[in-house]
Amino acid sequence: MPYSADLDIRVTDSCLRDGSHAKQHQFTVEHVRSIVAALDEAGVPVIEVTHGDGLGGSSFNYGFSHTPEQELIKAAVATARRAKIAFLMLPGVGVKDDIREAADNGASICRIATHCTEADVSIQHFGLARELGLETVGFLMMSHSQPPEVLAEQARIMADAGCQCVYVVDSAGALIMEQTSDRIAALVAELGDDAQVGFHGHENLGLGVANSILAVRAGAKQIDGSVRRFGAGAGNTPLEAFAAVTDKLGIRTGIDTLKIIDAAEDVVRPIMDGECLLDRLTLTMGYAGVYSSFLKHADRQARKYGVSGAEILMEAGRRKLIGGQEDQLIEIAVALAAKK
Ligand SMILES: CC[C@H](O)CC(=O)C(=O)O
Ligand SMILES: [Mn+2]
Repeated sequence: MPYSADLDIRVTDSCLRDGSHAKQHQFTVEHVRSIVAALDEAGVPVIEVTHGDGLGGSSFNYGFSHTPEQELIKAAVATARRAKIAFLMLPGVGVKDDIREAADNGASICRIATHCTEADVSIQHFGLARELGLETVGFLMMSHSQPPEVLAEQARIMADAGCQCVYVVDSAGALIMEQTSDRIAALVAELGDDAQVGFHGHENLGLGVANSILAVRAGAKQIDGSVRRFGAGAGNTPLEAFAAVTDKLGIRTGIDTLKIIDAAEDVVRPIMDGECLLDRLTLTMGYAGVYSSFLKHADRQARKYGVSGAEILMEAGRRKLIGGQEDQLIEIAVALAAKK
């Protein structure tokens, strides 16, 4: 469902959700108001706002939020003049009542994320979201870890459950060029007119913009990014760069490139604790295929046990850890410390 018939693709900015990982979930109502106002003014059609790990993510395991996410969603809805407000939920981290509350608070797009082989856990949540009149998006997380045909089967499960756009989610920033377009093409072929296909990139190998363009060329109609790359790991596809590149390629997004460049520098950067960098740890995540949201957890354990963060991540990649297994990073760090 692109924003309007004049546009080729619809863009969602995730900095107030994926950036929550980088901000260690410390967003305030003021941060939300200023970022939403700036993105809305720049013509970003969808803005995602939630704890980094989705509804219900504020917890000992994932990190407690500064401000309850439903308050942040309310502030976003009250601020946006044109943009729709989306939220993310992972079945089991959040529950159905969280979806109801977000809908009552005015959010209009429900994005449900599962590991890319576990789409069946989302069925009842898509059903509820559609009953509530929400637009629906499905996230197949860690999509680098499965071949196109497996992802297509999982996408079919989501679409049959009521999902209107299934995303290939490169949670580890590990997909390289044709690995992205092959996956998108497989979903497009499987879903046909039943649902759109989207792409959510991370910058851990520096390929967010390139992969997103290849995704569009393979038929993706929805693309995620985050202004100033404000997201987990090395961050998401930088939306201001994506806007500039799409402009030059004649792909219509409805975003005003100069305004979003200003928003990145003047509004979003001052709210970030630091830039989302392509450095030793984040590059290792892309190289080893590790979930971007593990960055802060791995770094914390490396410091605590005096071991190498990169070695923790390489072992996490070998074990093929998925979201929810953050506690294994502690075990890996303890084992590395014992070896020293
Ligand atoms: C914990 C949810 C996760 O951050 C979703 C996402 O953005 C991804 O998998 O990349
Ligand atoms: Mn992400």
